[in-house]
Amino acid sequence: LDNGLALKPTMGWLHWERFMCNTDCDTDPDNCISERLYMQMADVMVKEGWKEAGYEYVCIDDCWPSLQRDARGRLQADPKRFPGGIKKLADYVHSKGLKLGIYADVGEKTCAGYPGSLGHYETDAQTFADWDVDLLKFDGCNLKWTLLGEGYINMSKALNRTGRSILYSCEWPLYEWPFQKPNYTAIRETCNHWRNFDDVFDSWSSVKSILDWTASHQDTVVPSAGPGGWNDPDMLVIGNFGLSHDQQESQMALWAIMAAPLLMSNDLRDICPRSKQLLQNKRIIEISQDPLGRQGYRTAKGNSFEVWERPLSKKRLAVAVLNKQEIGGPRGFAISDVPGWKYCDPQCNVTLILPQYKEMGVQAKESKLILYVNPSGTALLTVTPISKHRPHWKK
Ligand SMILES: OC[C@@H]1[C@H](O)[C@H](O)[C@@H](O)CN1C(=S)Nc1ccc(F)cc1
Repeated sequence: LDNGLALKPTMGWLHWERFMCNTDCDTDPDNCISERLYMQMADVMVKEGWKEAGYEYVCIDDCWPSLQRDARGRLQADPKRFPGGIKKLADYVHSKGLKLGIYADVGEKTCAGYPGSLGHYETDAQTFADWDVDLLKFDGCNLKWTLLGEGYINMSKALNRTGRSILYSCEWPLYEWPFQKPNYTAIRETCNHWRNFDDVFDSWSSVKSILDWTASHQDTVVPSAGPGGWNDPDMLVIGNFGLSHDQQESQMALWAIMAAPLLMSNDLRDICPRSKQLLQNKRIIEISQDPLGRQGYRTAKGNSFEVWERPLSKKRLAVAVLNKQEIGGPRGFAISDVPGWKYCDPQCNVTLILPQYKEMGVQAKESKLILYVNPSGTALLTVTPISKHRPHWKK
């Protein structure tokens, strides 16, 4: 969507996978969907280096509204859980130098049964703009699939007409795929990023299913990605309970290769240091935010290895080698078997980023360098061809 936003994949925090629809603030005040949760996350994001690392949007998902619209037909936050209201919460988040995201649905009701926006697109867009909201996640539940395109496009226009810059995160293709192949040109024109596939869960099998779907549809979805519009493989679940550290490294590496929005869903108030270090790894974030804005894709699969590659600015290449075997120990993968290694002619500079940072120096085309990858882990590296021609600026 050409609204000047999401020129790089969006970075931030989104409540759903970790906090879901927990509205019981009486018995679970620290984890229920309430203004306190986002204020505390905003505080931590500033205090613990998340904002500095690039994580900017604090996002509310489903279950925030009251079950009734107000007398003027506007959505309103649940008064018990959001006593200050959304505008005040936005002001607080802005006072921390962060941005606030909110959630609505194209149909009659949201997926969790709260008021949907069907018949209220203009009103809801204007309400969010009046509250100084900076991002809208627009879900696709409870609407006849034939009305999805019209709904997503009408909300896009309504947001634009408010005159406020509001990043527009869609789920249009996700809800259309079961019926027909989506039109990615229309989707890119309408949204700043779009969910294509099932919700992520806190498990390696869920992350694998998202990677498998993306690889098997890469010819369709990869070309549509670029500054202003990205494929959204759903939230980062790093820092929760279901992924081993190797699997957390795999999700971080592959989301960077896929130029995916980096929207964490975890408890930043209580996260293990290794996960925090991984999520704030500057070299991985640099790959994710690369200005060339090209999405990477799977270039090889075999012997229970997968190779994913992403072209980067300044003729560099990011490479991820994923070990799909879930038995045995670390396995070696010859760097010369990376399809993109053919550009290392006559040589390349190689920087290993995961599982640890190590400058591998200049490697010749015939390099015998072996990358060791743990089961369900990933080796992530950047490769910079050193061409034989003298750079034009040197005598
Ligand atoms: O209710 C909101 C929740 C999150 O926003 C997800 O990111 C959205 O993809 C939708 N969503 C959920 S749980 N959707 C959903 C997932 C499974 C299902 F059987 C019915 C609805």
